[in-house]
Amino acid sequence: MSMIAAFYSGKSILITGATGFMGKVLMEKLFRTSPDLKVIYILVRPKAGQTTQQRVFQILNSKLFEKVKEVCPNVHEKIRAIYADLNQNDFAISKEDMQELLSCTNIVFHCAATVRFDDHLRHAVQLNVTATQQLLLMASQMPKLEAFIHISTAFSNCNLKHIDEVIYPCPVEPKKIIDSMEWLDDAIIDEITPKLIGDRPNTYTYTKALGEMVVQQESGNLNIAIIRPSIVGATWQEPFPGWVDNLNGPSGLIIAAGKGFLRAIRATPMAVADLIPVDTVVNLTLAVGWYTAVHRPKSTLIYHCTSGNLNPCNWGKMGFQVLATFEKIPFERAFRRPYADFTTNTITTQYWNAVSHRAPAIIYDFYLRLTGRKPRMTKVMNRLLRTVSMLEYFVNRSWEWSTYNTEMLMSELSPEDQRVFNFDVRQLNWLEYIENYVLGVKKYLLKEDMAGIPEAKQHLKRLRNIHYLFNTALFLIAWRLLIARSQMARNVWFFIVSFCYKFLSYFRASSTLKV
Ligand SMILES: CCCCCCCCCCCCCCCCCCCC(=O)SCCNC(=O)CCNC(=O)[C@H](O)C(C)(C)COP(=O)(O)OP(=O)(O)OC[C@H]1O[C@@H](n2cnc3c(N)ncnc32)[C@H](O)[C@@H]1OP(=O)(O)O
Ligand SMILES: NC(=O)C1=CN([C@@H]2O[C@H](COP(=O)(O)OP(=O)(O)OC[C@H]3O[C@@H](n4cnc5c(N)ncnc54)[C@H](OP(=O)(O)O)[C@@H]3O)[C@@H](O)[C@H]2O)C=CC1
Repeated sequence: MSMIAAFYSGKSILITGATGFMGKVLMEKLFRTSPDLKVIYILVRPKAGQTTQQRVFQILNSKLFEKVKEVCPNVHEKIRAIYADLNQNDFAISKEDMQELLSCTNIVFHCAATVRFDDHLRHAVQLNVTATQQLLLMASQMPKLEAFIHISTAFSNCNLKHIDEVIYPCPVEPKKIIDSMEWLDDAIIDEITPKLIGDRPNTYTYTKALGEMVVQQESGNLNIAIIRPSIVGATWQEPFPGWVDNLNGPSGLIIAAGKGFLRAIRATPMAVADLIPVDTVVNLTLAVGWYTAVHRPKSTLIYHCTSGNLNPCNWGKMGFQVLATFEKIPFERAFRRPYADFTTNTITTQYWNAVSHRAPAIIYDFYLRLTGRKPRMTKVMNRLLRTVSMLEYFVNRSWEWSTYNTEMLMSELSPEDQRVFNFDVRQLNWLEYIENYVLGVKKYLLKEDMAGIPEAKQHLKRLRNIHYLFNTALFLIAWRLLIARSQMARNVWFFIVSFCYKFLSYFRASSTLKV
């Protein structure tokens, strides 16, 4: 019997960010392994024309939850969606709902965040810092609370090379930042943002670091733990391999590469690609929830959920395997044939951006215009290159995260829990994982049918022929122009032609003699 699964039975659990990538996998695993849990409260806002109830209905009826329905047929009754907006005071939760949350909650998993790298500092602070502070305030009024688990990121201290499982202070106190966001206008915030984030690359990593400081400062008597995952990718094993539902991290770039839009990137092939499957993060999170509640460690423990120090993979190997998978399972209607060039040189990157990205987009837009359609590829390409430039920081550096707490926790688990809540990344086979990841992107993100693979392969063959034709035409035009202008080029050309002619004559004569 799994002790962790038994621990969650009968519990009332509050999850923020349950509609997000990690939140959904967390809920799924909880329902599947502890179908006897009492209730999961989720804080949800209406979005994209859907009410909170419609959003929950959609999640529960998705492929991800198919297995849950077998073990927990009354899952609809065990999930309680509470209208909430983490950007509002008291999260805009009604008095009755708030009362129920405060009096019943046993465990809190705080996953909600803005993960956008380019978010305005005011918004990023609101969600990643102020909302965390408010949630802690709520938690301090929960008499039955056993553990509060805060999800941060391994990159909250990406300005350091070696990162321990400790909280590193930021120069300006989070409370001062929160206060100043209330009265400073946008223009001034824009001006001071680079100074505040310092040597971090974006507002996301900075505000997640501030969020950790808030957790430390406001922890009071609460039983708190912080989890720091690195780059969260598709599921490794559970509920099935390769599940992913958003474009964050590598997923968007896998699409861009598979569809032939992205063919080169400024990345260091030997840099560690610290990916971690989302189900691994969720297993660790649930184990931490159990450990924090049952063992009540004296201080706030931080757990690094990373792969680099236990089972490293590098970007070169990852890119190679992604490309190898495209050969077997190509994406449909690619713009160009998939290709990946990793370069560390800025000038080479600019060259590839011009030749491999912008020029084909301009040519395609020209073709669209000629055929009476609206040009769009240049715009798509510009957006993609902007996205890539924001991710570049993470693919050109390696970090070392110590994992003592995570390894300690692993040794505390029973063999059954180590199996059911497996977060041992040493068992991960990268080549298999990446292949499943690419397949998952095709199935769950692009919603492409496997039956379309032969046609996709045919399409790539056509693209290859167009590529050869285009290159030959380009060469001939360039050569023709050169010959017209240079005597030297003409001499070289006549020399090559006469050499080929002589070679062919010799070859024909010798084969005639043999006959
Ligand atoms: C050369 C061949 C390569 C072979 C492939 C090998 C794989 C290499 C993978 C390398 C990946 C490196 C990833 C590092 C990530 C580090 C993560 C740090 C960990 C964390 O804690 S944070 C969680 C992760 N967060 C993110 O990833 C958020 C990143 N996204 C953003 O911040 C914003 O979306 C962005 C990039 C600023 C764009 O903003 P904006 O221009 O306003 O646009 P939208 O968000 O509305 O989206 C516009 C358009 O772009 C598409 N999109 C969005 N995100 C991505 C993405 N990551 N990759 C590709 N495309 C993306 C989105 O769908 C929209 O498309 P439309 O068609 O609708 O216009
Ligand atoms: N993905 C990754 O690579 C990594 C993620 N992390 C951390 O993991 C956690 C989860 O990330 P992930 O699942 O990927 O992120 P997602 O962007 O997929 O999910 C974010 C969640 O936060 C919710 N949320 C955002 N704003 C509000 C708001 N104003 N009110 C209510 N809810 C809101 C979203 O709700 P809605 O659906 O309504 O938008 C969504 O449920 C975050 O704390 C992140 O920092 C850490 C390392 C890497």
